[in-house]
Amino acid sequence: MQQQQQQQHNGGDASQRIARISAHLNPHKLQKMEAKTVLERSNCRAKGGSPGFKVAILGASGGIGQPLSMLMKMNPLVSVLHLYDVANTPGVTSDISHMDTGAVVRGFLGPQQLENALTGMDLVIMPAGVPRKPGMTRDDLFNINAGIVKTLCEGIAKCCPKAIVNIISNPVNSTVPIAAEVFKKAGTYDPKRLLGVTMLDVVRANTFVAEVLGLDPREVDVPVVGGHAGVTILPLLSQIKPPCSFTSEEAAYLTSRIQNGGTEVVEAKAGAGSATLSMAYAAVKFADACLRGLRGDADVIKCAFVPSAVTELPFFASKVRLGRNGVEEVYTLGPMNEFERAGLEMAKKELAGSIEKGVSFATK
Ligand SMILES: NC(=O)c1ccc[n+]([C@@H]2O[C@H](COP(=O)([O-])OP(=O)(O)OC[C@H]3O[C@@H](n4cnc5c(N)ncnc54)[C@H](O)[C@@H]3O)[C@@H](O)[C@H]2O)c1
Ligand SMILES: O=C(O)C[C@H](O)C(=O)O
Repeated sequence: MQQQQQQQHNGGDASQRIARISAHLNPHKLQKMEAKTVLERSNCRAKGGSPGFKVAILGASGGIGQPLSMLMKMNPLVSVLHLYDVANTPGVTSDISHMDTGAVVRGFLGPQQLENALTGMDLVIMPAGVPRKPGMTRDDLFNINAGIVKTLCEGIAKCCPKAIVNIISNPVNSTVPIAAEVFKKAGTYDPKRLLGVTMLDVVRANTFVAEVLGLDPREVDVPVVGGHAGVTILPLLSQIKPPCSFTSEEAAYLTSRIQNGGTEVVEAKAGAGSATLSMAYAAVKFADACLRGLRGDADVIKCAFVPSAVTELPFFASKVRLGRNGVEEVYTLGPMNEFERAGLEMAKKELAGSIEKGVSFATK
């Protein structure tokens, strides 16, 4: 009796324990298991596992996905980390699972395992899809990435309709509207839970502005509004913290560098993809803010591309307050100078077309 109790405490006898661990890591075995069993397993903690949130990364084997998965495995707010991709998840999962941090990691490979990957998740981060090559715009990715985002969002609507969704896949200005339409069609749409990740624009803005001002980038906070492509990326330098003023040449230089930061990386990588490491850093900064909001922390404020009423457009990036339900408050743009007001008009014009393109793709 005592021996039986001890075995239960240890998670069953030795052969049961070994079978369970290898099933966790082997997606082919997982494929055969019932969704219910997977959910039950998701809910239990590996020995030493921390209490926290369940996070899925869709596109986990990619250039962004791998460092993002590694950094999320290091995040103390994460208890369960599901890594999904259509390629290479067994290797990435095996590798990351050896890190001695609290989160339990499980890998899921291919569409048959998408539902298991998503069931029970609190936060889904989506960097799935193709990246740019030199000479391409983000909109050139639409034809491939729109379908990928649509399918993954159908899975989210079915398996974790209450999850907070962070969309990284480009073109964000269109993929976020696609996600909204998929959720509306499924009857699960909650505008508070859908966020396009524009954090990299803020990260870049802080870095480039700090360089010009001779400051530590960690002391700088530049709001970046609008969207996530070319002129739709609108840094509000007049609202920088700490307050600083810029000459018109400085403002023009910085705005252009921030708007073209993605292209700068695409060209430097010369055909090998776009920003991955800085994006993984930015995605984790943003995901961590979402989790802190879910935990109930006060005053968690970040910029994101969200369903919005701050302009006449249905989606817009601006500062938002994150809380237990996702986006608790979308802030208005605040006072802008003439240069920024002109930028806003250009941004809105391009954004309107990109949003419409996403909506009509998802509703056709
Ligand atoms: N929002 C941003 O600020 C930002 C920044 C950088 C990159 N991006 C975008 O992120 C996306 C990914 O970039 P990357 O450099 O990681 O690309 P990548 O090609 O290195 O990785 C993409 C991953 O997605 C996977 N994938 C493809 N189809 C899938 C599907 N149906 N389901 C699940 N996974 C699938 C691939 O197998 C691959 O592992 C691109 O669209 C890129 O433009 C956005
Ligand atoms: O530029 C790209 O294509 C990737 C991403 O959107 C970025 O801003 O780095």
